[in-house]
Amino acid sequence: MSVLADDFGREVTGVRISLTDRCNFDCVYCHNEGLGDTRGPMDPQDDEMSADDVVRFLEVVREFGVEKVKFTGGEPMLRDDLEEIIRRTPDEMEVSMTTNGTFLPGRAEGLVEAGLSRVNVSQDALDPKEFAEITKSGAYDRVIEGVHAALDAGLDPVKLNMVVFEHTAGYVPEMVEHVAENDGLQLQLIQYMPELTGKPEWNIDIERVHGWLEEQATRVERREMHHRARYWVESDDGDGEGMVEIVDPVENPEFCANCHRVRVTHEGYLKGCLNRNDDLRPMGEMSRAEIRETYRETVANRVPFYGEYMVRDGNGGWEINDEYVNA
Ligand SMILES: Nc1nc2c(ncn2[C@@H]2O[C@H](COP(=O)(O)OP(=O)(O)OP(=O)(O)O)[C@@H](O)[C@H]2O)c(=O)[nH]1
Ligand SMILES: C[S@@+](CC[C@H](N)C(=O)[O-])C[C@H]1O[C@@H](n2cnc3c(N)ncnc32)[C@H](O)[C@@H]1O
Ligand code: SF4
Ligand code: SF4
Repeated sequence: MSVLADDFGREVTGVRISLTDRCNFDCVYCHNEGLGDTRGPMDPQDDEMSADDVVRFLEVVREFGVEKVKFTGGEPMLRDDLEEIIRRTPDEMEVSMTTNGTFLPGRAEGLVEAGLSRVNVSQDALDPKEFAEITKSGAYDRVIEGVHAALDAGLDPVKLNMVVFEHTAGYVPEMVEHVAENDGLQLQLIQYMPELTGKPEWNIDIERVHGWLEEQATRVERREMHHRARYWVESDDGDGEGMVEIVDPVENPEFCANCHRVRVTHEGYLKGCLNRNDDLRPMGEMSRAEIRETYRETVANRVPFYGEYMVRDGNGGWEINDEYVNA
């Protein structure tokens, strides 16, 4: 079977699976992958997809040429069967995970053995006090240990995720220097998404961060995925270099036009877009044939979230819809 594409020409080559909505942190900005408040780690978990459900889904999408899977949550490492899920993921797929890092010490090596290729660890600050205020947790030292455990286990790169909003914007330069000085680390600056948190006043203008990085960078590239900008920045002493990527989806039609992933909620609903909950399709306990059909429907119904701002340019590309620019 060939790779499926939606009506906007976007082929689906990746899936992003939330394995749980439980979490041991309570970050002040958390969007929980578009599903609202997180539950505590000890709350009931009988609505989560089983390992069998996750693996069956992955085997089906692999038939459609899906190459990559990202495991996320909630905190995906609260799943005791995470290693099993990764081990049973089809061999041809690249497996990555986004985690708060707390549980990496003691488990990072096992995850690599199971087949994990990459990890993103959320680290919004280098200062334990600030970190505790943002995450509502005192586990800063544990997260740093987790980052080291990931590097020691051979995960490469280890990306540090930092949400840029009112509480963190001032710390961007020191985080950039931190990854420039330390081999194996990269920085992913994530634009704060106010739609899902109800705190628009925390927003900052991400263009200012782009502008500052352009001045610092020796090299700038665009990644294929979402056309995200990547800046290479030297350390202050000139001995090191770090890569800084900006994830800026908010009101960004170019980002949506280059979106090649579908998502799966922890209960096993397929959805075409992080920001949309009006196209949820259950597929958790379905047969392979039913999952194939559900996947086809989800892809066929995908719409760029900021797509109303876009029109075809007549050459197979996209341009901003004047109607909206002038509105
Ligand atoms: N709106 C929107 N936000 C996204 C999308 N992809 C990533 N993000 C945001 O970026 C955050 C971090 O994503 P990660 O899971 O760490 O990273 P990733 O996007 O998979 O990127 P890589 O690991 O670098 O391949 C997500 O939780 C979202 O806030 C997307 O397709 N749409
Ligand atoms: C929802 S978390 C799930 C994985 C894991 N618990 C973690 O924190 O890395 C995935 C990513 O989303 C980011 N994130 C959460 N809420 C956000 C928001 N309102 N705006 C932008 N990014 C957000 C987090 O910083 C994290 O890097
Ligand atoms: S660690 Fe991740 S899932 Fe948990 S509250 Fe923070 S951002 Fe949300
Ligand atoms: S369509 Fe846009 S907002 Fe939705 S998941 Fe893709 S990039 Fe994100």
